[in-house]
Amino acid sequence: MNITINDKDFEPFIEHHLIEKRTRLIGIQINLEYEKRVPVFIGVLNGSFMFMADLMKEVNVSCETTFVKLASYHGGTASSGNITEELSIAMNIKNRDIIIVEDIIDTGRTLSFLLEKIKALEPASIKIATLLLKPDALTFDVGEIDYVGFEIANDFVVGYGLDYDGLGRNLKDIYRLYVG
Ligand SMILES: O=P(O)(O)OC[C@H]1O[C@H](OP(=O)(O)OP(=O)(O)O)[C@H](O)[C@@H]1O
Ligand SMILES: Nc1nc2[nH]cnc2c(=O)[nH]1
Repeated sequence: MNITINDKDFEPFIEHHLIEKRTRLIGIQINLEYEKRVPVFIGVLNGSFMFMADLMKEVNVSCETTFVKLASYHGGTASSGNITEELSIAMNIKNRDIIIVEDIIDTGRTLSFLLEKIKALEPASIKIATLLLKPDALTFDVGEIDYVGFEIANDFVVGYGLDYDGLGRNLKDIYRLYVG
């Protein structure tokens, strides 16, 4: 069933059970690859909070978690172009194995900004986990994206952490903009 958020309609796109299934598989992959390490998961607020929470429940290697808050999209469905760091990484990550957790990689602007910041802190390694990836929208160089939930077309999506005008983050499923 379609939903309305403020002035826009959205149609069902990715159901929660499919998100769960993909998240479980990414967790299994991480468990295998980090068996003998203690990675630090860095969730990118706000959007990643749901994926981060569900992914962490699938990870059974010893690990730490922290968050960073960046913002590039304000009040709408288009990028403002500017990135601000509203909350910086509150731990020493030198020589640590980092896994960045994103809800979505669209143009890659946010991630390329964050990668520069994190590299400067001299971690041992950096990998990237994102629930959604828009390959056709990617214009910034972000290197390899190691764990991808779903590759999607260049449509605006909401739900499961992702917002439209601050709303819709609490939706269990993911919806996409309905164009009629
Ligand atoms: O690849 P990009 O084009 O940079 O887009 C992806 C970013 O946009 C969203 O964050 P946003 O800045 O909207 O903040 P939010 O997580 O608080 O919603 C999303 O959570 C990613 O971090
Ligand atoms: N909510 C939302 N935020 C985004 N940030 C970058 N792309 C998107 C998108 O499709 N939806």
